[in-house]
Amino acid sequence: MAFSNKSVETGTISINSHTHTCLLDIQDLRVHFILEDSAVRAVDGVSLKVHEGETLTLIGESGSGKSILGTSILRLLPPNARIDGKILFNGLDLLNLPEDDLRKIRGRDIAWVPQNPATSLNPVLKVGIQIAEPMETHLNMNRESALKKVIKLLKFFDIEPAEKRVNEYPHQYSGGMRQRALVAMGTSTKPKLIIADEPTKGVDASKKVRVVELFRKIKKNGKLSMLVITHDLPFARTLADRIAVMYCGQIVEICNADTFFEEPLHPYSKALLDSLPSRGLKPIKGNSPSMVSPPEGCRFHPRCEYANSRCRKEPPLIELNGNSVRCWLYD
Ligand SMILES: Nc1ncnc2c1ncn2[C@@H]1O[C@H](COP(=O)(O)OP(=O)(O)OP(=O)(O)O)[C@@H](O)[C@H]1O
Ligand code: NI
Repeated sequence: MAFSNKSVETGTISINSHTHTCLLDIQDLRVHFILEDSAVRAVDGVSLKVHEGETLTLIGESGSGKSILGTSILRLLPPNARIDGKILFNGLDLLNLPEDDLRKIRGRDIAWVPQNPATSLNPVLKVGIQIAEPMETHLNMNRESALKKVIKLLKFFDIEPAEKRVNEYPHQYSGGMRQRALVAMGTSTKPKLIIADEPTKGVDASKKVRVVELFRKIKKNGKLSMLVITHDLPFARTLADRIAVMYCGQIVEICNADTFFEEPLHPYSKALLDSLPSRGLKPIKGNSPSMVSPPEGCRFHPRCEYANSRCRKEPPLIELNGNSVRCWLYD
């Protein structure tokens, strides 16, 4: 395997030959959970940009900090979380915004599609009314016109017969329908950014195609940006413009999706791809690292077959810009 320097690009990026500006700019984000005599460093120095019209997919094994990174953007974190760094959305400093202003952004400009559709809908309210609510709150629509729009959305998301489904309760929906209803709710106000956590989780293989189609459909429908958290690498591949790989609270590689699946750079990315059934189902050696006292140097070094003495001592704090990798082997 040859390791070479990758070119570095900055500022704007190019998608479909248009240049897009940065919509979400996360700078040196840290989310630590303070326990009695220790701290869980769930997110530990993440910098990440999402550009207008771009879909960025966040991948990495369980517990690496993906969901915590996602929830920190809208400040939906558990109360024992301590958060540091900067999150700029369209230039607005989200972490310092008064709660009232943030509430306006939640649901209107940034939609959060949570991981668990079973617990995210209110069981005693009709689904139609729940989908209508953000439009009434954020777009000043009255109930009647919001519900008309809901029926259109249900049709778009293939929740049929829409005229009947609009008056049903969550338990009358299948799991897949509930998932799509949440996405419908998230997209109803035409947000600029959607953050979705594991949208294919618990969806069986035969229905997964529909979730994939759904997201591709939303993506085609405007200059919406998406940050999609997933374990599902084939899903990431069909959807993403760029891939960010998270390991032990940090981003270790950011790369254009096509390039990533052809030629992953970080040894962890390679291991992750080699663990796919289509590539031999080779499990990643060793155990997930502790987030209370992560390994010194490169956090992946105890599991890395290429690690040298520098990797064991010095953390590779190489700045990630464009296609790049945080690994001493490329220094
Ligand atoms: N309230 C909390 N208090 C302490 N630690 C927490 C809390 N919530 C999450 N963590 C820890 O933060 C780390 C990151 O969790 P996170 O849910 O972001 O992982 P993830 O990458 O989304 O994993 P998965 O793919 O399984 O969803 C984990 O080690 C988790 O145990
Ligand atoms: Ni998660």
